[in-house]
Amino acid sequence: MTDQTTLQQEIAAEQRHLDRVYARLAELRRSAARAERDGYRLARVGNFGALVERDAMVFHAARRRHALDAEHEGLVFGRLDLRDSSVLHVGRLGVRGADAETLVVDWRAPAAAAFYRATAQQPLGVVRRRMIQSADERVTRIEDDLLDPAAAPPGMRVVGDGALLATLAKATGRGMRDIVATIQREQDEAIRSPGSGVTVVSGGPGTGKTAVALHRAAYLLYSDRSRFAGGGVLVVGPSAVFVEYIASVLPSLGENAATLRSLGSLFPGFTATRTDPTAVAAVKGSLRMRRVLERATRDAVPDSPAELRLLYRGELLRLTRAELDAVRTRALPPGARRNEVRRAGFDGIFAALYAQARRLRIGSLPDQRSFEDELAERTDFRDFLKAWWPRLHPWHVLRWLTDPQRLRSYAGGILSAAEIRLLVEAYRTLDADGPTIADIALLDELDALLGKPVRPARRRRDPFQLAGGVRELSTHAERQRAAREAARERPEDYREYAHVVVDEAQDVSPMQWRMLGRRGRLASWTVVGDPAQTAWTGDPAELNRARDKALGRRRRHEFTLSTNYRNPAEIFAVAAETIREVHPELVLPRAVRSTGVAPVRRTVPAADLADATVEATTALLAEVEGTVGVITPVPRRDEVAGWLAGLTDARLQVVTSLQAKGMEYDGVVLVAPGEIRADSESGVRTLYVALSRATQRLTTIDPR
Ligand SMILES: Nc1ncnc2c1ncn2[C@@H]1O[C@H](COP(=O)(O)OP(=O)(O)OP(=O)(O)O)[C@@H](O)[C@H]1O
Repeated sequence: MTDQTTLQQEIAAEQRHLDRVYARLAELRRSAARAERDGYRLARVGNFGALVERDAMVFHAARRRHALDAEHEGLVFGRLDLRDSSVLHVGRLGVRGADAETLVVDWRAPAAAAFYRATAQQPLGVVRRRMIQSADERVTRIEDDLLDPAAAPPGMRVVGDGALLATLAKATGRGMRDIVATIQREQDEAIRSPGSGVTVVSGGPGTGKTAVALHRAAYLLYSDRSRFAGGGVLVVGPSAVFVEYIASVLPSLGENAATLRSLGSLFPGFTATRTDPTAVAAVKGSLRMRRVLERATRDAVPDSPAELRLLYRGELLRLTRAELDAVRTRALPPGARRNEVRRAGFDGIFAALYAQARRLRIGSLPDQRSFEDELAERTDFRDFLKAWWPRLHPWHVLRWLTDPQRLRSYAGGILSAAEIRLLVEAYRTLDADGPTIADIALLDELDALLGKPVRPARRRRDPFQLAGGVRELSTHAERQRAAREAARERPEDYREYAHVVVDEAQDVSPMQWRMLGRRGRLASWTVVGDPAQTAWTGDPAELNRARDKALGRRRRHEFTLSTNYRNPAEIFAVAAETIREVHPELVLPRAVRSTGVAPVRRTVPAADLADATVEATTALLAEVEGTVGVITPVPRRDEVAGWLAGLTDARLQVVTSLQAKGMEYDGVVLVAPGEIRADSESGVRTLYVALSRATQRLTTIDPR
């Protein structure tokens, strides 16, 4: 226990520094505002060069001001006292004084690395590391680690007792929080790994993989802004619920140049949130689906004209279904994309009709070119062509799979009879329910197979663009919006990302890896996941193949995280016991925190499940300060949400065991864990995920 006077004196010393920083910040804000004004004045000179310069000045000033505003709260959170007696303050943003002296070092800068990496075994020149907490420009708390006692100057004071654990015990807000102030050494190494190649981060539940991935995105954007902000950073998570959970972290890290997407929203125009049963997802995710879809893209369009009949100069020209099919097949050699070779199909029709007209010895038959021109003028003929070989959208072709006969003919010899039955059943409801998350990768594959219909590129008009390519930035609000929308300005199916971050990578299917690979051909990658949490029950070798293909031959940098920061030891013990049943050899992370409260396990008569769930949820809402997640087997989600409809607490969320991936709640009520376990071969792993979501309390309720 630190004596109060010492503590107050140390806090006062930090407050003096903080006051200096905020005073300087106010000055910088004023000068940014001045730069903007001067920029506008420059424009009055009127020539093009001045406009460009004005644009750059205004834009940079606006960005700087935006950053100063966004990072205001908790700006300084660390201090290093080094062996050479120098002192560094570490914060969310770099700040220099009027004489260019460093007041705050940006957390992403190389000089700040020691703040995260120094340990008593390897102090890296750090004598004392101090964490500083503040609120509204007031220092509220400090915590020290004395890393190199032998080098401590006389009179150096050390206060506090562990900021990390204090942070971990705090209630979870609705979204994930940034961890800049408490990043741990092994995490920091992954965050600062080189921006090239593939960084693979693995580790058990709660080890901070998601936190690392997001901080890495912010780090890369800082360390090589022109490369990563220019090309863009894509962050992909498993579900919409998850993406919503992490969405606020990057802005809190001062980054809005990243695009966040779920696997269900990567294909333009669709946002899928439905999941398939595990066995169906395994079929839809298999690489064999590519061959099934390829067959579909070569088939006749449903309800297209069975034959072509044309009256030409008094004679009937006729192409039968078999002849039409032959023309289509010839025009679609292996590898050809249907939307791109439409012209070849039309040429085939012209050629077949002209040959027939010649055979019929039609009087005054013109040359083939004039014959084609004549036909092309006729509405009935044009209508036929459009119906016979329309431009196909991937969604059209996916819908063909709802016809069991077609599906069987495409999948025959590729999928097993049992797999085909599963798909027939699954696609029965496609029209009514829309695509599932797994279907989105199939749409993307179909898009690649069909090729782009030749259509004029439609770029959204940039509202800030003036003639001559100069960006017009007018009001402050518009400038802020422009900065936020910079990421979103990319076309919807943009594919040239400089970096792709894949979270919960263990659940990305082979077909989904193909979808990601198409967006990261030019990218370096960060891939984070935990194989023990996967719900994938398909062929593991196929999965590895698809993943390796997407990531290419880029150099791999591998990191393993070993501490569970989320779960108290009491809760993680239950999760660990479950996963050990199937993977006894697994090295599990160590949970660092303890609450002294054991999880509650209840078994109730099936008829009482609803009441017991309401009761347990109500109790947890009263017990914890933050969020409560009710996790259900997939088929029970709506039923359980119905039971809880009376509890109108914004802290409550009802999710399926699959939506729970990556999520975190202070209290968790797990409904029918036995059903989750029995769901499929991967049931135990999914249950392991569900059991490791809580930061404070866990109640499981099994119906008898
Ligand atoms: N260094 C840290 N300081 C403070 N909190 C941390 C730290 N590292 C991780 N956490 C917290 O631990 C929790 C778990 O982190 P995160 O969700 O990133 O883990 P994960 O490895 O992705 O977990 P899972 O695989 O179970 O989804 C989060 O609340 C995160 O903020």
